[in-house]
Amino acid sequence: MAKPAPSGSTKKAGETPKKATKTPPEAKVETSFAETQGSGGETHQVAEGDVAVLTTQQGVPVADDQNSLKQGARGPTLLEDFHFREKIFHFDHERIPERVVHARGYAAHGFFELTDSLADVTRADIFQRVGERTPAFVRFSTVAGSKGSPDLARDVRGFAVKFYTKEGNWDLVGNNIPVFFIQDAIKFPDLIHAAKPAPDRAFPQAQTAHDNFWDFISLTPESMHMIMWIMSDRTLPRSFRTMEGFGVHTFRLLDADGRSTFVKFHWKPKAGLQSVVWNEAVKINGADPDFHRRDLWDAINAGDFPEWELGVQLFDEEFANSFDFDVLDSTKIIPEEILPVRIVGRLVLDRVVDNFFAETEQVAFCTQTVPPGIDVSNDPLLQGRNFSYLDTQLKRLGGPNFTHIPINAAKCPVSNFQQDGHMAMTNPKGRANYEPNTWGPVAGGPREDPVKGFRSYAAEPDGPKLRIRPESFADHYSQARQFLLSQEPIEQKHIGDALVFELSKVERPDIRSRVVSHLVNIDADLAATVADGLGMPVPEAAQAARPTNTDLAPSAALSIVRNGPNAFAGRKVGILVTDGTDAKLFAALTAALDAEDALFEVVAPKIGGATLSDGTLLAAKQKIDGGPSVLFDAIAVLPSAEGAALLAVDAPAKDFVTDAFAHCKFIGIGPKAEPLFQKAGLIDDLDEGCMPLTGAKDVASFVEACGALRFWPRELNVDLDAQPDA
Ligand code: HEM
Repeated sequence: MAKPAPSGSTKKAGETPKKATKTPPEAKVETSFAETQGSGGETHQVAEGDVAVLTTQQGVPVADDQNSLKQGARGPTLLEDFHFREKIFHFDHERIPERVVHARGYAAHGFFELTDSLADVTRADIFQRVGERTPAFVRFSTVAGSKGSPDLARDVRGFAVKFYTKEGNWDLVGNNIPVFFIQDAIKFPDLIHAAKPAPDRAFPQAQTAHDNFWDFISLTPESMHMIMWIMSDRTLPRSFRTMEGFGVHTFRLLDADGRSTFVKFHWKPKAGLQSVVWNEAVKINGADPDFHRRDLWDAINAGDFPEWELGVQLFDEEFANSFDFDVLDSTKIIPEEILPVRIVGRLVLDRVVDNFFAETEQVAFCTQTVPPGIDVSNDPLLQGRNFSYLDTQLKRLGGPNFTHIPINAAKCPVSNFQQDGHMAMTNPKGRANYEPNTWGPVAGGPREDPVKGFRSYAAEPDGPKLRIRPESFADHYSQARQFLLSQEPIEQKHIGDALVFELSKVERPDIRSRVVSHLVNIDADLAATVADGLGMPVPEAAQAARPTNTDLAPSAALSIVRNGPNAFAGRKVGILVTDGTDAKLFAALTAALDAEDALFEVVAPKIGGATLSDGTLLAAKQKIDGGPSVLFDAIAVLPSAEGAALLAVDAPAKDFVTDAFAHCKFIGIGPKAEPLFQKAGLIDDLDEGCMPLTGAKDVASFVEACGALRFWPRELNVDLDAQPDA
């Protein structure tokens, strides 16, 4: 039997010497328990005062959590040790299956506030009273990667919102892209199999740059519109806070008389659309694979609450029939210029989760979780989703009672006769567990409400039972072209670069060629650029089910650059300092950033910080090789003369400036920084995006310039593909 822990060297917490540098609040450790050392030297922390006593899951207090029960000090562990067995048994079962798609996600709590009533078109309670707030929970995700994959994979982002309305939960399970790859849910398993790692070799992880994906795509022309979106910078968001969200499908709003209005849902970020560039994304994935989740966590904890506007496009059957395409086809949008987005509310995320697993992992969304007043349409992709989510959650969460898990439970009264099953928490009370019954108005339990209850839209049947794709779904290229031509030149270039990158990873030339044959139907210039980038001739155009309509007007709403931020607020400068950095200049810069509600992190050769010119010790957030410039939106380089000489021979310091330059970031250059730029080979290339920082006036111009997303004119000088003779 293990001996009770001897009272060896008892050390009260709080006796540890205080650190010299500032410690973030979450890192402050307060303990009020005594520590003792056991006979084998192990640490025992003993509860006293207000400290909770450790117990088993059955509530039995635990005397020793460091040693299992043994027959003799060196003998075998005994089966009798229920505490040991319970602890290991529970640990063994900690993992549940990860989501089959969207496995990597991050979530936060907040609220939706109605700013414009939709009472004229829907009875949905959430859309009735202006100013009313509805609690919400939002999970952002990537699609293809597994739970541990990096945040900056080139991928669609999930944007799933659960509204806890007074008449039941509403899940708006959207993405950051308003269209999808396929038109019919029966193709979803094929799409996802093709996108995920190949089944024999189990790579590549969280990437579409491989043969299987592009093979499937090349044989699925309906995906071409989506391909333009995923090859654009939309799939490289700077932050969850800076991306749009879309419900994708056409849904229905229903009024009290059952009249239907079609609706498409849009989320518009208050921070403006912002993305990173591909080379930067690749490096962020190494430097901080948690870049997006950290950003959301930090922003909310700092009180900089992310916000989106909810917009709706409302239309009727007649308007729907006015298009050449079908509003039930999820590969199509209705351009905002044709049908403006009406803003009806705002979503604010103001609270991080208490526990990642309990909330973010266990949350379960479903497209058909809709309250009275909202209904689905016949979109065949949506119809399939309505089945798929509940089915997968039955397995993922282990039974039919996942609606009892607090994150999934409605916040309005829930009353029915469903009972039992794994982990049942809310079985009906009393004798009645069926209806109709005659146990009286209270003991008999709940009854139907024909007025308030959910009613489906009374849609007319559409014809004979058929396994067929409607002809109205056959235009695969027109909107792909419209998207491409709606982009600014720099954005079009990025689409071409991304296609060349991805297809260069495809080993089979016939697959590359088949993809380019579709691009010919979208835009001859794009096809020529990509073919040239791949070193192949432009193939014949793919056989098109419908000729491309080249008359669609470009839509400004589709460009990130045109819908970017208008100030630097909420973004971050990496300030590189050394011993001897000019204290006044540093103070002027940080004051200007504070005034702008922008953020900064101090990067220094040592994590202990740097001693500024006035003798103050400035704590560093990052050591130079752990805080590369890809983690920041702009950089300021403020070394002393001696510091600059040291940085000039330091590889991470040189990368700090060359990467920022290559990624078209604004660069503030302190008066003594020249040797670093010299050694990094940039001194002759410095442009208007590289701004001298000498005093308050320069600082103001620098912070103002940073308000733009990037200094794009530089890209032509830093990209081999863009050189005229390349
Ligand atoms: C417009 C097309 C689609 C969009 C916008 C979309 C969006 C999403 C989102 C945002 C999630 C993550 C939910 C979360 O954070 O927990 C998700 C998960 C999932 N989606 Fe989709 N999806 C689409 C198409 C489909 C289709 C066609 C299917 C199947 C027929 C499907 C099946 C699933 C499954 C099985 C999950 C995992 C759910 C879970 O384990 O809880 N999705 N989808």
